[in-house]
Amino acid sequence: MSEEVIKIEGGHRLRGSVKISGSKNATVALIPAAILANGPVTICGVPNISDVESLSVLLRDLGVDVCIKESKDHIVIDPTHMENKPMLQDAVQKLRASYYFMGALLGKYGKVVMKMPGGCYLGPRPIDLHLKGFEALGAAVKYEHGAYEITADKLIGNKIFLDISSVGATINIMMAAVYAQGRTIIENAAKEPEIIDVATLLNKMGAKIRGVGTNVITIDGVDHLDGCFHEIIPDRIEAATYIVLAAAAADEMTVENIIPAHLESLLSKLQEIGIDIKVDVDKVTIRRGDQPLKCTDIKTLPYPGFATDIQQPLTALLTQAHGQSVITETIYTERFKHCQELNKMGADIDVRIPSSFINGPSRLSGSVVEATDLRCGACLVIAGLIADGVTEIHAVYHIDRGYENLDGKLEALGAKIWRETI
Ligand SMILES: CC(=O)N[C@H]1[C@@H](OP(=O)(O)OP(=O)(O)OC[C@H]2O[C@@H](n3ccc(=O)[nH]c3=O)[C@H](O)[C@@H]2O)O[C@H](CO)[C@@H](O)[C@@H]1O
Ligand SMILES: C=C(OP(=O)(O)O)C(=O)O
Repeated sequence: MSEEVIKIEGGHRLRGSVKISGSKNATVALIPAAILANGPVTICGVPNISDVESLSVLLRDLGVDVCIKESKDHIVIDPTHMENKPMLQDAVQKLRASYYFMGALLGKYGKVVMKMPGGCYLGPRPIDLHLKGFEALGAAVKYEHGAYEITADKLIGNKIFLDISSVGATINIMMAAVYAQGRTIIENAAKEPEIIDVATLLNKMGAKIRGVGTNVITIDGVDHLDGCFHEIIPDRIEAATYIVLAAAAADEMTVENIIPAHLESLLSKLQEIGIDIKVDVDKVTIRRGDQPLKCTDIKTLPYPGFATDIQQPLTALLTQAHGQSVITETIYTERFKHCQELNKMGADIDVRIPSSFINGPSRLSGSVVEATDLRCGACLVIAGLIADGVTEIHAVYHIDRGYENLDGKLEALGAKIWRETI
């Protein structure tokens, strides 16, 4: 069977500026949230990524009118004529965020039937906290024939303490609770910026959500939500990827359309290892300088700590630092598949779960590698840009789930990158 691969000829220094797209992790929650409205919702800044295509397939199957405007970054979602029915299995399993239809459909209709979502395999990714939250609101959860059936005659607000401050559970419970009777309080809620973006959309629609961005979120149920217009926040993980890539492969590069406050844990780490960073209101300029990079230690944590989604791209850069860097992964303890791929390219990384020990600097050579998941793909792209020779990356569909126009953006910066069907 033929497969599309990405090829990168390493060693071309990058320069210029790159514009960051709308946030994938916000978009994939905003789109399901839109079905809670009783009229059209226009979302602007939508990235052209395959996760959005998969969500559009799911929406259209439910009878939702989805119009992607010519500019591609505006989507109008009109749920006026939607019907509630079991979700299309194939599309559900193409991405993680299909689980947001659980909260949205339960909130709107009191019933949802769907399989376990897909998304990157980073070790087990249970959804028990989502389900416990729905149950606390009065829903019954059944798991039969490989699918969840979640039903409620009436959802009633309750106090819900999350054992882990899960992004997905926080958003899902918020969506289920907007129409619940009375007050829902989510304690130990996650604080990621994408959660604030979803609550902003819901509040524009008429919801009454307070406390987002803190660990206690209060939702007072309402009877009706209207359509509205919303612009998505910039993607802090895409931004981080280009910032790390600039530190690895550019003499000077500007990353535009970002919210620097969302990137503080990364920017301070990069400064610590010797990267020069100039921060402006909505952009950063990265200069590598002549000094060798210093090694460092990192522990991934919920926001505002160091994001797990950034540790994989950063590993590529740390193969160039002098000494041993240690990355300890506390969110997904098995999120280290990128290390074996980097080792194929000449890196010296030892994985002892939950940490990777990166011994540098290593000279990387172009190799045939596999993007085992989305951010592994980003890591391998960075490695390919600094490696000698040509790197061939397989399973690029993972990368296309989350990076808009990766090839075009890199080409404009001076990279030699192309796709081939082999
Ligand atoms: C679409 C999306 O936004 N994906 C992001 C989201 O994933 P996602 O929302 O799936 O991640 P969570 O924040 O829920 O996961 C955090 C931790 O909680 C655990 N957990 C979660 C839910 C649950 O019911 N039970 C449970 O044990 C998970 O296994 C993990 O160890 O946040 C992750 C952590 O920042 C990011 O890596 C993903 O990019
Ligand atoms: C893990 C990620 O995505 P998802 O949760 O959609 O699999 C990610 O964006 O790095």
